[in-house]
Amino acid sequence: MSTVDKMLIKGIRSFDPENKNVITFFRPLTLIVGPNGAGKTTIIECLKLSCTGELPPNARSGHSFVHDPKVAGETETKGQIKLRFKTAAGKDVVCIRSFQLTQKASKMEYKAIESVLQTINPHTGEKVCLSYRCADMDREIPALMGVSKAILENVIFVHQDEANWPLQDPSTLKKKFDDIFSATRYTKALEVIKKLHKEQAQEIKTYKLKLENLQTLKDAAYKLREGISQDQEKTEVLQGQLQDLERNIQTMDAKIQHNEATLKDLRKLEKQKMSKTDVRSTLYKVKEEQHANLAEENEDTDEELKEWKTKFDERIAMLESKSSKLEREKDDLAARSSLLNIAIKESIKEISKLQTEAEAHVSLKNERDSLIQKLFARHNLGSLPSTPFSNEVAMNFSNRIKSRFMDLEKDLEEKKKSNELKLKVAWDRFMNANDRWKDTEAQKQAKVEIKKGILKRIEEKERERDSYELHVSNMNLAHIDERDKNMQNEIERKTNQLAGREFESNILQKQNELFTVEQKIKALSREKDIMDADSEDRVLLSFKKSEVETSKKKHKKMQVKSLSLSPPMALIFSLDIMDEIRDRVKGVLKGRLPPDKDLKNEIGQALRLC
Ligand SMILES: Nc1ncnc2c1ncn2[C@@H]1O[C@H](COP(=O)(O)OP(=O)(O)OP(=O)(O)O)[C@@H](O)[C@H]1O
Repeated sequence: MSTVDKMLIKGIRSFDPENKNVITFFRPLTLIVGPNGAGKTTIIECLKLSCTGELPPNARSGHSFVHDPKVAGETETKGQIKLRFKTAAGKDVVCIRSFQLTQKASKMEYKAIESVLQTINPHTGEKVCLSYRCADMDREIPALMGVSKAILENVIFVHQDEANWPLQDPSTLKKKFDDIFSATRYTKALEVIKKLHKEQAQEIKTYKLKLENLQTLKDAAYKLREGISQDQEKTEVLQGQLQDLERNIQTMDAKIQHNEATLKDLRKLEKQKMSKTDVRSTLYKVKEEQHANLAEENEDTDEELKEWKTKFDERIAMLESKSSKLEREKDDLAARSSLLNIAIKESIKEISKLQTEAEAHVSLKNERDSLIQKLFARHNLGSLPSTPFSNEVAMNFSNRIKSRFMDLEKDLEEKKKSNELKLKVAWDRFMNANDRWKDTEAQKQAKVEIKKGILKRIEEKERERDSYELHVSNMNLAHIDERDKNMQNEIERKTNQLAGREFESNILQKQNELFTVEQKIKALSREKDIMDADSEDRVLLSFKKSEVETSKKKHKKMQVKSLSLSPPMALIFSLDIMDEIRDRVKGVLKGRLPPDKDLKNEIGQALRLC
């Protein structure tokens, strides 16, 4: 379990920015008691801010959270909260958050200036920084404490102004519970899934509509194709019929021509017959006349008459044979004429039949042309010449329509395939989403179960707490009363002590003390000046010493050279001189020989005294 050990508050709300206010928390319980405005709420606010980074609800974006610069009589106040806690793993962690409130010309400026999260190395005691970023800290501290941010905010360090959230409207309550039980992301996921589900259902709907549309198009295309093939069949049949009719017309024309020729012959023969009949009647008349004339006396001889009669009989016989021949011809012609009349009637019938068929053919052709026009217009196949179309042109257009329908059919097939694929993908996605949704639903159910368990446990714990509180209140009432009495006695004693104290004399005494301290400071600063001068002199002396040393060395060399003595002898000589000088110095300093570094000073002081 994570525990809060210590908290330092400086410059927050009524807490002074100059003093460090440290609160040590006790285990298992720390009670914070104080009069109104003492800062109890501020302590809870500081705990919450340290752990979650959340400002309290009435902080006006931090302006009223940091100690007011006007109250402090400054233009800028700095606030700091330092919290030391043990993580769930028992590790010591320190969280420091600093703020600044500056009074600008017309407004206040709030700034979170510094924040740091440190752990303490248990072996070396060194502080190790974990994070400097507020956002990371806000995330890391609840994790280190092993408690969610929502529980810290809404349950553990809940602000008194927000403590009534369990009584708020159901939606806020749900949101809070969702936050507390970390169900928000599941709710969000569920919302996203629902949205996705809706979108996919919409997509499927549109695809279905498209599919239906394509199906109707396909049906129309099939119908059109059937219509075209039927039309083509009809056209072919009609063309066959047309050819037959044309052939019939040709034969009929030939027959008519033949009949006309026969009719002409017949008329000719009729005319001939008429003229022959005329001839016959004139001959008959002549015969009659001649017969009548027979009454007249014929002066011809009997032989002549007989001859004439035989001639006449011969002629009559010839004419009769001619007449019978003509009669036969006439009968033949009448028979032929009746046959021809029948043939003409049949031909006329055939012609009228062919004419109706030709009319039907023309109307079919018109129908075909209008169908071609419609199809061209519907499928944008280009411009058309004016109707009626010739057979070749119609054939050409039919082929174009056919190829267009082939293309359409191909497109349809492709679209069908792609739609089937899309439908399959959409269906897969839908199934996946459905599976995911089911999983999430199962997870949600599990979470709900967990939540129920936790709520049950909270209720149990609350009941336990209530019973403990009752127990504690029963147990400690007498003890607390006694402590209360003692505290009151102590307060009285302290008040009496305060009343007994002489503040004026105390202030005077303190002023005197202050004066002496100032005097001491002055003396010390003088001493410091002297010491500074001394140190300068010491530096000079060391220079001089080194100079003396070099001069000594030079001197020794010169002495050695000038006296032409061996070097060991010259050294003995110079040591003797040094001893002599030392003796003289001892004499001047009354038998004392100070250390080398103070030598010059001492000599200078002695000379000044002399
Ligand atoms: N920005 C600020 N600067 C200086 N003092 C402030 C500021 N904001 C609030 N205060 C003072 O801090 C104190 C608020 O303390 P707090 O609300 O923590 O007290 P409390 O002990 O919880 O009181 P109560 O028992 O009434 O809830 C008040 O006296 C208020 O005047």
